[in-house]
Amino acid sequence: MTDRLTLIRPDDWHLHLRDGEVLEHVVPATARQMGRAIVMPNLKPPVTHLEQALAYRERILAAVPQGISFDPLMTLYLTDNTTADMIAAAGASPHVKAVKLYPAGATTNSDSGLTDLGRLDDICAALTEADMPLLVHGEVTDQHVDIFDREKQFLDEILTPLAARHPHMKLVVEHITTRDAAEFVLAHGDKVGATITPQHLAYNRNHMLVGGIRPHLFCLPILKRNTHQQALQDAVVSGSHKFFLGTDSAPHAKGAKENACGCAGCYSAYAAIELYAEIFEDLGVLDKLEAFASFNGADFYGLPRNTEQITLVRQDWQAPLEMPFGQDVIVPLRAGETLRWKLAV
Ligand SMILES: NC(=O)N[C@@H](CC(=O)O)C(=O)O
Ligand SMILES: [Zn+2]
Ligand SMILES: [Zn+2]
Repeated sequence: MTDRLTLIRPDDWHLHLRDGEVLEHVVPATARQMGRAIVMPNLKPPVTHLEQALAYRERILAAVPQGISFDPLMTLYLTDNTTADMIAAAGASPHVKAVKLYPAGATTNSDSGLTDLGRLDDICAALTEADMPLLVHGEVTDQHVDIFDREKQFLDEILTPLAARHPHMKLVVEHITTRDAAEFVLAHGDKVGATITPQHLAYNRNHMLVGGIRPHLFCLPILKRNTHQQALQDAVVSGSHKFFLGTDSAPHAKGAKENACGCAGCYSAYAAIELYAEIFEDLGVLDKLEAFASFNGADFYGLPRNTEQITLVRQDWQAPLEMPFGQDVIVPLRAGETLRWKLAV
């Protein structure tokens, strides 16, 4: 049995860091593990312009502990007012790497998202020109569509035709949750990839709902039935280079989660690589962790792979019950449970 695992430093290709005083708590958690992270733009107000993205990046860098090198890769939030010129300007910056599509109302802070998906073609043409990927929260928002069907319907109605019309655009289906999404990614060429979160690999909706409702497992897209979880596990077991690490670590204060109308999002950044290591080991594919965590995403984005290494050691430790989050506290994924791998410092 392996007791030490050395890998090239991983990257997180889907991360929420929020803003303001909480940065001092969430940025170090990621920076000590990851070389880079694709930072989501769903702040209030959203990050829609290059200048905002660069200013946000400076605030993040100010929270990186001394002696650690961490490169936040920024994204622009696509709104009804995004223009091809804004995308070209962002594409010319070394610090902005993608544009994020939130259908209006689909998830946390998505009110400013695109209402008219008909505008997407111009946007996609500009992205193709800039060789920047479109990152997608892939759920329809129609009130009459069941929450468990929203990802599949988005793939069928929006993404399949969009990918066909823009075959040269890079497209990342973020935080995939269904067999349909895994199949969609595999059915397309190398321009289409997907991020997979630890929670969607480790859990299905029974974990969230049987025996009591567990608000800290509530995220969007919502956990699906176990056959979908299995399909995501099969995707990583296959070793396909089209799937890569994206935690979707999305911190919300404890009170906002343990609430009559709780927020969506799981906080996993504090132990991201450890959580994935445990899952990959349980699936019998620890040898496939490094490509998933450290190679596939960089290759997809056309960025150099990291060269530093990190080491994980087999060591039981207890995940904290709560962690500081500005003036507040946050309950992390797996709070109070024993984790099996630990990042060596
Ligand atoms: N995943 C979530 O449940 N929440 C994310 C938003 C998102 O990634 O959809 C958040 O910002 O809180
Ligand atoms: Zn999302
Ligand atoms: Zn997210």
